[in-house]
Amino acid sequence: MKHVVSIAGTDPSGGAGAAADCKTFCAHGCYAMNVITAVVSQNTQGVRGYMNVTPEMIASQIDAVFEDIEVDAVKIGMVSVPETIRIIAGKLRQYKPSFVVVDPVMVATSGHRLLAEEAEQTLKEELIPLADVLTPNIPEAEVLTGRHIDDFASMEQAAKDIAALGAKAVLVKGGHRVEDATDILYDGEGFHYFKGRRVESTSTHGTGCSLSSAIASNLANGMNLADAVAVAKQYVFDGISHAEPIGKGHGPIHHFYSLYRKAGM
Ligand SMILES: Nc1ncnc2c1ncn2[C@@H]1O[C@H](COP(=O)(O)OP(=O)(O)OP(=O)(O)O)[C@@H](O)[C@H]1O
Ligand SMILES: Cc1ncc(COP(=O)(O)O)c(N)n1
Repeated sequence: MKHVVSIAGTDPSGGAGAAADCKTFCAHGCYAMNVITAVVSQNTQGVRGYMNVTPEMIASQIDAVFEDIEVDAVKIGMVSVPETIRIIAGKLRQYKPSFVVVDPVMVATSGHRLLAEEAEQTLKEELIPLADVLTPNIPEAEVLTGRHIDDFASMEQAAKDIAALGAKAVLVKGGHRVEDATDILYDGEGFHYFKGRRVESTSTHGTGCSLSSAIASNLANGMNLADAVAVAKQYVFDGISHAEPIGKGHGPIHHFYSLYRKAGM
């Protein structure tokens, strides 16, 4: 069993952040671990507030994991402020995990900012260069590049520009496209298209968290990057398509659809 750790914020309603990451790791047969960066009060309807964990406490949690357990892959989500980013980047440089997947979470589906504006530059300088894969959605890719993105050509250009910041590969996600849900990967050499039909659904809370965690799990399990993304995208598609109606707002995906189906549940 491979060991995967998420470094992210919480979601007490279970759809996004650390909870989504853990469920996704488990659904992929991985041993799931959590380092918490921020305690977030949120549910399917929105974010009510959050409290950042101190850099010392984040460092201590990372040490507690790495000093005890072999880590096969790391997924990074909400990192809220410059101090949080700096401490995580320092620990990644110290422990050098095999795979680092960074989801540059900036704004929740509900519109609340989860990354302070003054942290955007630190993210670019400190964390993006350490990413084996960075997974921005279209609004995040726009912030990182300063470019407007409205078609495949501008998604490709953004992926290339972000790779120039130091990420080994960049997946610009198309969940915010109107026409379809095509994601585009730039792996430093060329582009891979992951075509996807758009499902009309409100069960999209935590799709980005789940996709990046599925990619981290697939990489830990030995897949190459293109396969890891393709299989992860299908996992999220199935999760949206078979979601339980949970909550009054944007509900979570079904993280265990395929396992439950196999078990006849
Ligand atoms: N309605 C949808 N139908 C099909 N696929 C979708 C839909 N919404 C998102 N996806 C897929 O889910 C994955 C996450 O994409 P998205 O652009 O929604 O990320 P995100 O905005 O970071 O997610 P989050 O909701 O966690 O913030 C991508 O593979 C995307 O193509
Ligand atoms: C702790 C945390 N991390 C990430 C998200 C983004 O997910 P979404 O955009 O689906 O709300 C979130 N809401 N909470």
